[in-house]
Amino acid sequence: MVAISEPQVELFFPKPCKQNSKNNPLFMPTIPIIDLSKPDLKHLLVKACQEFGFFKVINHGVPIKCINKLESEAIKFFNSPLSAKQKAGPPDPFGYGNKSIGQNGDMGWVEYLLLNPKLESHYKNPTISILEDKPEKFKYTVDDYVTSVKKMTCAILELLADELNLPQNVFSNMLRDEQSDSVFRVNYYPPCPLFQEHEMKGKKLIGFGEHTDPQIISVLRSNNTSGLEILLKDGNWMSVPPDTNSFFVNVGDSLQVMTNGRFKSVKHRVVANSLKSRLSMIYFGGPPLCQKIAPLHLLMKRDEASLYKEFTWYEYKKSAFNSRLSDNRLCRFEKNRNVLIKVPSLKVELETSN
Ligand SMILES: C=C1C[C@]23C[C@@]1(O)CC[C@H]2[C@@]12CC[C@H](O)[C@@](C)(C(=O)O1)[C@H]2[C@@H]3C(=O)O
Ligand SMILES: O=C(O)CCC(=O)C(=O)O
Ligand SMILES: [Fe+2]
Repeated sequence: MVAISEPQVELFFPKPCKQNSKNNPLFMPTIPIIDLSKPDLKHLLVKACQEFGFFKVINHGVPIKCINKLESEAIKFFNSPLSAKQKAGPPDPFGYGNKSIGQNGDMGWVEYLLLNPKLESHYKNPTISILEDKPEKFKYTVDDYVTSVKKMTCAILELLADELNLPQNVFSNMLRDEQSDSVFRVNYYPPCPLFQEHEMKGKKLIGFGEHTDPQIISVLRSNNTSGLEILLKDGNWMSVPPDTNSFFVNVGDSLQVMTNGRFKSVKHRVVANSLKSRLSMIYFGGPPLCQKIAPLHLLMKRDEASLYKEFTWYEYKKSAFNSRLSDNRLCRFEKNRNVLIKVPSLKVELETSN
């Protein structure tokens, strides 16, 4: 008899839905859809970043051939023997990872590849050598995909900047910079043999725990398996229906800061919710390490207070990579944060010094 071992990842009971949302379809928000082939989309883009920090992109211009090619190469990798995959791990920070996410004890029902999207860097990546027959092929497949997705991402950032009356390249230049600290990630969520058993008990299995992305912007494409959820303003989690023909974009912490909180870095997570595997490919557009991140003066209204201290991306990244997945990473960089100290029968409000 073969014993299937219990996955050592977090199981959680879903919280009951709050009113006004899942229980009433009239109040159910829909994910904004941005059609990149249409004129006059800038206003919708800004609205999506303000209200959701998340949107779906259609008519994106990324060739389907290049998406499918990378997806099939990635599947080939994740279907190879564990011992072979482990040759490309553990991630330091790039490479193959299995269940363990980051360096601080987070776990998920996920395998992944973290890659440095800088073109020449793949030569040094051990992942390449385990895609034995034609290692060069994998490198070019990743390069083609990242080049094309980055182009679309920069176009989106330029439309956003335009609508905010900022210099058009203010955000996109940070990604185009040779020193841009972007990351490319492929996540593979294997089917969970114990899924149905847990579901019957009302439990869900965490694929990738709730978090915000620290960079400027993240662009995700997945296969046809659901699992991605975003946290809505009303505190309810909303499942994002997969769409293989679209990309899903979310605002990162750095863009929230540069827009002084106008754009929201959305909390999201992945739940293992199917007997099918999920494969997602995510480009995280990050600035150079030395880039100063602070609310942009050009955006601030007269008398508008800056909500965040200035920091470099290096400082933020260092702090983020020392945090747990679900931590609020931005609060250390907020200005005038009010700290509530609760003393029995007395509430004292203190203001932190900056
Ligand atoms: C637990 C962690 C994993 C993470 C680094 C961190 O300490 C906190 C942020 C995490 C995250 C989320 C978005 C991306 O997937 C990621 C690569 C990133 O830049 O920040 C991961 C980090 C990771 O997996 O190493
Ligand atoms: O795999 C997914 O669908 C999302 C994962 C994610 O949010 C991340 O890797 O930061
Ligand atoms: Fe994420």
